[in-house]
Amino acid sequence: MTWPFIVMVLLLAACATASLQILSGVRAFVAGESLWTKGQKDAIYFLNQYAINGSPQAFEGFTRAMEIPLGDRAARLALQPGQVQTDVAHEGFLRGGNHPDDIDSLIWLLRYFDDFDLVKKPVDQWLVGDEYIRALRDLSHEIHQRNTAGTADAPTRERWQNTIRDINAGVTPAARNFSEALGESSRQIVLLLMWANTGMAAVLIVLTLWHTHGLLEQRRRAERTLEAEREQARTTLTAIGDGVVTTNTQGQVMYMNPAAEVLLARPATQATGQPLAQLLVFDGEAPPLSADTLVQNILRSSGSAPLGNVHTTLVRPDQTVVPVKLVGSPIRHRGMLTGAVLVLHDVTREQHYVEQLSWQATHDALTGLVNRREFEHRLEALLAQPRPSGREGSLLYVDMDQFKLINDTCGHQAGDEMLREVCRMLQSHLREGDTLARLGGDEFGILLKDCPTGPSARIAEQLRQAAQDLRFTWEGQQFTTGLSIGMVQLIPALTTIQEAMRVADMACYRAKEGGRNRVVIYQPEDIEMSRREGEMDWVRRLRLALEHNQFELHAQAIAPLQPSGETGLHMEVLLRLREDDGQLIAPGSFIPAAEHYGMMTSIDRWVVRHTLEALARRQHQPGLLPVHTCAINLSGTSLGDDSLLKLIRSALAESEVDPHILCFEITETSAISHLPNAARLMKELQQLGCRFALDDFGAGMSSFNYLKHLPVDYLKIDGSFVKDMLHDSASWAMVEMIHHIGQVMGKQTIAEFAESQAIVDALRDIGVDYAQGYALARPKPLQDYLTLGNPPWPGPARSAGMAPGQAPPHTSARPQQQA
Ligand SMILES: Nc1nc2c(ncn2[C@@H]2O[C@H](COP(=O)(O)OP(=O)(O)OP(=O)(O)O)[C@@H](O)[C@H]2O)c(=O)[nH]1
Repeated sequence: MTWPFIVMVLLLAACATASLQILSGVRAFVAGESLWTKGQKDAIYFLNQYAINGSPQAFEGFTRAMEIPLGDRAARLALQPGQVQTDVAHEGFLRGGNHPDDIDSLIWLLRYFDDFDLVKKPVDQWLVGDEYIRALRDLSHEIHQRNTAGTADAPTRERWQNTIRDINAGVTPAARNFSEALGESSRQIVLLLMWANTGMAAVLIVLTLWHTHGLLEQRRRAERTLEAEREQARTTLTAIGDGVVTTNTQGQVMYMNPAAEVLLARPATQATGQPLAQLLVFDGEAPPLSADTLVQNILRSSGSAPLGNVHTTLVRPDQTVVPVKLVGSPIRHRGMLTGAVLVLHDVTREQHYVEQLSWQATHDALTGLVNRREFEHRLEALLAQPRPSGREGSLLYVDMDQFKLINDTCGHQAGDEMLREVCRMLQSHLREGDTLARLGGDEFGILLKDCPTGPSARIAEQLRQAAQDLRFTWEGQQFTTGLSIGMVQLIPALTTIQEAMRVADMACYRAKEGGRNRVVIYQPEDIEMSRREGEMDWVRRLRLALEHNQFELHAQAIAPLQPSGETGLHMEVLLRLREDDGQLIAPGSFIPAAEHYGMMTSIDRWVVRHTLEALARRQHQPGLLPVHTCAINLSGTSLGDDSLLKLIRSALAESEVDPHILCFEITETSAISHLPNAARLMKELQQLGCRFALDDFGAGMSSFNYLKHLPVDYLKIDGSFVKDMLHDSASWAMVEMIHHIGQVMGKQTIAEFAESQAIVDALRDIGVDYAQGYALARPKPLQDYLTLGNPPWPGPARSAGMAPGQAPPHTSARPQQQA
């Protein structure tokens, strides 16, 4: 900014210095001319005296006077272009009586401006004068010779005086011309320099104004940009939904955006300058969280690393509370700490989602009853309680008879209404503390607490009777129903939910078999027997299968739904048991027994080992579709098995399979019931590069909060929601909400049971990242997948009539909200 001004001042100074130098030269020239004129006059006077009387004093005066014009002449001759001798010129001017300080300016002027008209003119006049001086000098030689020889007579002296008079008559106008020319030149030079300086000053003023204008324009532009940026920041801060509060280093509020005003229920004008601690009051923190410590922590946080996410609850001045997530960052200006910024995100909606999700995960949307999972959860709690004999509870497995009939004759809506009516009836006959759940379809489960066999049987009979008496009317048509009830007393011999449910189901089945509309009570002897029959047989078969490698690995592809750029095969490894007769058994049949008899770790190890062997075999084979993700299921008991970790490590090292392709799937419930072990195993395996997926997510949502502690990469949305999502608005909402929660927590979502293209389209529109199901790829032997050259799922086409990029089918595919 300043250098142009410096240059201008320097130019002005240079101009002034040059002017002064020239003026100094001119002044010296004028002084020299004056001396020259005086010398010339003195010389004429003394020579005339000498010519008259031959006095030596007169000759001496003449010689002295002549020194001045002769010295000046010698100096001028020494400055002739092409033969400059400055020391000779200096010496000449000294002889000419010039002041030593003036000589340099004089030399400079005559040397460099000799071609300049204003210098040339007086110099020409000087040359004329010098001719007379030369004549005077020649005459002085003659006079001196004759005077010394004593041969000068009167006529000679008369002639000399006449000659001197003639010279004087010639030199006087020459000297006047010299003086006038010099005077004229000096005046013109002064005028010229004045104009030059004025011109220069004018140019510099124009340049200064121009440059200043440029600077002002630049400043205005910077101000405009700054204002635009400020406006942009202000608009952004006004538009964003999160509250933003900035404080100074003392924790006093400096700024609040409109969202923060709403969140804290205070206008910014009132809050500005107030200590933050007066505005941010937190509820129920242990140890108490204070705004002051929060600000101090933020100010202490290193670099610009934000502090957070702190989940807390704000108490507003009107005592209403709002759950928030806090993120804080220090504000630095040129390295100096100037304050802190706090971003407050209102998590009411997320919490509401979670609550809704939890409710929906544990309840049946149609009837409002608890669902199968919650029922099993409560059953598990009941089984875990020590029960004194005679005060055991009972489990009733209830199935409506001929329910299909009403669906078929009057449609699903009528069926739904009848289901609701039966529920109301069942509920009205139960005691407080008993549990009624809808297990699915037209099946219900009932838990009767502290209810021995006799009373339980009586209640079951009452229910059956009440159902039989129920008259359901739909559009003028009347329907009746009955209940087939299987009852089992929850005696200590029953240890697992699976066992209890199975025997109750069997009792219900027997009721159906026995002609429907009846109660069948399962006897303890039956329980023992069935268990032995069922499970012991499985244990034997599983042992044999492990010994003889009768398990088979199948797989099912998981297709990306969004354009993520992910290539390669993403699949889940599935376990099957090949029976002696060639029949293929799905894991649902043998896993309960394997879990009960502690065989799951062996089975998991078998799966891990054989999967890695299969992956290793196909490595480096050209032309095959690379494996991006290979998901392997791990059971709850394996989560605490240190030897499994060792096995995975050594199998990975042996097979040289890239650990990054492995993704272990653990079910939400097993992860939560083995939380510390699960978290530890996950950490260890993640350090190797493996990923994790939480299977059947949404099924046990009561434990949603645990998700925060489980560092999983994928959430697999429970298939029961996906399967029904097109017909059941609650299932649709669950899928949507689980995906939303996944997004919020930075996890990708996989939907299981994508059984139709319409479901796939709906999942894609919701934004779900991956889907797995018959509509995309069926389970096949693992080997078949590993030899694929191309992805097994069809292209990204939508269902008929819908082009990619077309509006999402929410309005058509999304089921209507049920009451
Ligand atoms: N309206 C309605 N029907 C359902 C729902 N869930 C399942 N169903 C139907 O309920 C029926 C249950 O069938 P079943 O229990 O096998 O047959 P059922 O007619 O009761 O015969 P039995 O049990 O042998 O007496 C099926 O037709 C299902 O489609 C539902 O939420 N609403």
